[in-house]
Amino acid sequence: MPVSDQAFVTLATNDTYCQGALVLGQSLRNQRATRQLVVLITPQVSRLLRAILSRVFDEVVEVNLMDSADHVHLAFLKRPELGVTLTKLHCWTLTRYSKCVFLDADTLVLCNIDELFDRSEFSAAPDPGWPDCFNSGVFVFRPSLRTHRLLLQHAADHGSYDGADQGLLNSFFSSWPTADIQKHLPFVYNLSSSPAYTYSPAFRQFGSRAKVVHFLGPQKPWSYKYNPQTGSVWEEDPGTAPQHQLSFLNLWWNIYHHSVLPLYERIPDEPRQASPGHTNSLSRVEVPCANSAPCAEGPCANSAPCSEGPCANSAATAPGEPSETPTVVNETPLSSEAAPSGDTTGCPEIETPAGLTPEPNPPPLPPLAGVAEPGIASLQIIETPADETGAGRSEESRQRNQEPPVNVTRDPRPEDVLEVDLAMSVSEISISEKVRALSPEEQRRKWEEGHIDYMGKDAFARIQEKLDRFLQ
Ligand SMILES: O=c1ccn([C@@H]2O[C@H](COP(=O)(O)OP(=O)(O)O[C@H]3O[C@H](CO)[C@@H](O)[C@H](O)[C@H]3O)[C@@H](O)[C@H]2O)c(=O)[nH]1
Ligand SMILES: [Mn+2]
Repeated sequence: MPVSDQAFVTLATNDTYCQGALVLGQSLRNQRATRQLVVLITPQVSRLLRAILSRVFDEVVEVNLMDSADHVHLAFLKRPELGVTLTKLHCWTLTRYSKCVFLDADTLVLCNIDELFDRSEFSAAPDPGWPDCFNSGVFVFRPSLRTHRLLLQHAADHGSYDGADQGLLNSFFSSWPTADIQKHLPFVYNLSSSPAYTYSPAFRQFGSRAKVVHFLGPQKPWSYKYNPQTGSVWEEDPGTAPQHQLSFLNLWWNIYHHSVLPLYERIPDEPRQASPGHTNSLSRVEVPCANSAPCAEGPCANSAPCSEGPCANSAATAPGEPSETPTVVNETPLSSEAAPSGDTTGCPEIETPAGLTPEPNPPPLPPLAGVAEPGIASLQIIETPADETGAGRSEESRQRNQEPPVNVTRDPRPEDVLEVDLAMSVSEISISEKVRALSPEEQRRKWEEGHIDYMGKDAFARIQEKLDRFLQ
């Protein structure tokens, strides 16, 4: 029975992560998830991707981009782009749901995981790199504006020891390691596919029970190229990646190829027009025949989205709480023809060949000397309001923060256009991201629309410079 007051929630702050969100959403549909599917997006997401997301998700909710701009801690994590993951905290504002399960956009659901809703806040699985911390890619939470406020307060008071959401959430829910074993999700609900962390004998023993695979780390499934004829990703150094990792990557691409790409075909022309500041281009020869590629091992991950309609977006803000609820930007009833149907039963039997060799000994711990010690610092969260589409921060919020924004994100600067390029041929599909500077014409239009880049090219100092040059 569908449950309308509970939801699976994910986040995508740009068109690239949207590709992951689409595969995740489709994988939940394939596994007959009985809860609502919600994706949080930020203004940077193009109109085309919003339209496509609304074919898979019940709700596409626009929220403000939050960025820690905490480059010291992020440098320590070696992932400068992850400051934007603080946007995840907005999931607590989804108060029309009584309970939710958050899943990173780089996760893939292999089995029905509705039983996670029997758990309570805050439940998560251990992080493979430091199991006394939880990994924040999969967690059970209860939306509450109060918790949301406390989390932001915690960030402002104590900072995040990794500059991103996982450090913040671990220090906020600090009793997780010891208080209640019920709040420890089994590792199979957040199985890292990264070879760097794999305990191979355990993988061989338990890998077939995987329920959610998480492509954590800098290399994502969409960073690979895929051969639709063989149904497998192109390996840079063939034979080096562990077989189980390839199986998961192939499964991701199989869903992308069979269930996500066809959605691009059915979008009317209008959303294909560039949204403010952002476009999505399809440079393609022809979509390879959806039925020509052999199915990846495990269930052929193609089935029609559930037919239940979009979520009733009716729950009111809790009494006395500020109405900082996000905006629902797109709700289109799901189309039952969105994808071909397929087997949805059971978890896949992921290959765990007996011949797996143990991982080599890990390298010694890196010396800490010379690295800025993160310590405890307060965090100034830079928030880009959702109503300032593509325009960066408002003058008011800039003054409030009293420091220039630091461009530590992978998101484009306000004057840039982010393009996701889907290149397709019979034997290769690839997803690439490129940032293109706006043409003078586009820049003028943005200026006229009031999207002024006060901190960048339109800053007073830059204009002064131009004037000086002109007057010389
Ligand atoms: O530019 C970005 C970057 C991230 N995300 C979202 O944030 C999530 C986390 O980022 P990801 O690249 O998946 O991080 P991980 O490689 O999984 O790294 C770890 O560290 C992150 C920062 O603490 C945590 O958010 C993750 O859950 C944790 O697994 C993504 O899945 C997306 O949902 C975006 O929408 N846009
Ligand atoms: Mn992740």
